[in-house]
Amino acid sequence: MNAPIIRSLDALDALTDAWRAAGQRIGVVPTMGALHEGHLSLVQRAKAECDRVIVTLFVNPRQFNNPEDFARYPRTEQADAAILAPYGVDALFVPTGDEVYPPGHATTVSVAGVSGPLEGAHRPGHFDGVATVVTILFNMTRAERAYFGEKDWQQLQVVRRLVADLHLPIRIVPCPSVRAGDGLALSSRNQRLSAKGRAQAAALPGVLFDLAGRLERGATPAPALAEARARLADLGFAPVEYLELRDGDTLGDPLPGRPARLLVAAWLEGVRLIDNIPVTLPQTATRSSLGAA
Ligand SMILES: Nc1ncnc2c1ncn2[C@@H]1O[C@H](COP(=O)(O)OP(=O)(O)OP(=O)(O)O)[C@@H](O)[C@H]1O
Ligand SMILES: CC(C)(CO)[C@@H](O)C(=O)[O-]
Ligand code: BAL
Repeated sequence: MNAPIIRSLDALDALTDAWRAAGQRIGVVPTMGALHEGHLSLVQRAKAECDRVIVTLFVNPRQFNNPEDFARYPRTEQADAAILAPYGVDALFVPTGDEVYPPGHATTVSVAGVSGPLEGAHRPGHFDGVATVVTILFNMTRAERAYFGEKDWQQLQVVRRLVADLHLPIRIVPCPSVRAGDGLALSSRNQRLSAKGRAQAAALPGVLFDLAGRLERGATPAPALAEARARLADLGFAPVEYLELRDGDTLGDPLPGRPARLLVAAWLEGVRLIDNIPVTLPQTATRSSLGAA
């Protein structure tokens, strides 16, 4: 059965007030729509852990640094409602822009540090937009748990920092990246690739997994990363915005003995693809060997 589509906060409050009065745990899955199996994995996890699940669908203008990207972002509300039908979602919250940002809205939530590099450097203002809308959506839904995909690794770390720093009463649940059979992480923006581009795109996770293997076997990060960037360029990715080895939590320099992450953003056919995977660095890695990463 299709979940009820709720567009106003008043209507959402009427539902959630009743759920809370009945002592039910509410989970929220924030999305921008154009739903695929990646989103559905978050929904399934939320259903397994919560009594009530709200999926939010809002293409947040404040997190788009590029107006063309905002204009071209897929908007497929009817298809999204249909794809969710078998999953027993309790509400599909599709607020209007004015509902989220009422006239006169003047507040921005900004998370320092972890928002700075990588996505933050290449999409100025992006994480302020994400942190602001996520805070608003948490407050609107008053959910106890929120589900986020590891595909957007830096976003996940920004949201964790935000929740910890503001003592927000919500638990962030990270969910593993869902990949297509050829390894490409599912993403709404993938729909914009041609069939040829879509086939080429699988090289991105290929290079990432290869590189992780080399680093885990003791390759020195700086030259291995440079080589992998050049390989991506040879494979037709242009530009390769970043391919970096970072600390998994802070996104700062990788440190010996701490979980590290490889993160990439690269363009193909005018589509910006991102991905990331964990790397277990050898015990012998030193700060100076990693510092050059
Ligand atoms: N392949 C995936 N596996 C797991 N979670 C995912 C995947 N793709 C998206 N998500 C998660 O779904 C949530 C909503 O993401 P969003 O609506 O931006 O979809 P998207 O596919 O990431 O789109 P985009 O093209 O903007 O990257 C986020 O928490 C995101 O990390
Ligand atoms: C978390 C989110 C829904 C906020 O707009 C968005 O950044 C996304 O879809 O990952
Ligand atoms: N998937 C993260 C949201 C964005 O790219 O704007």
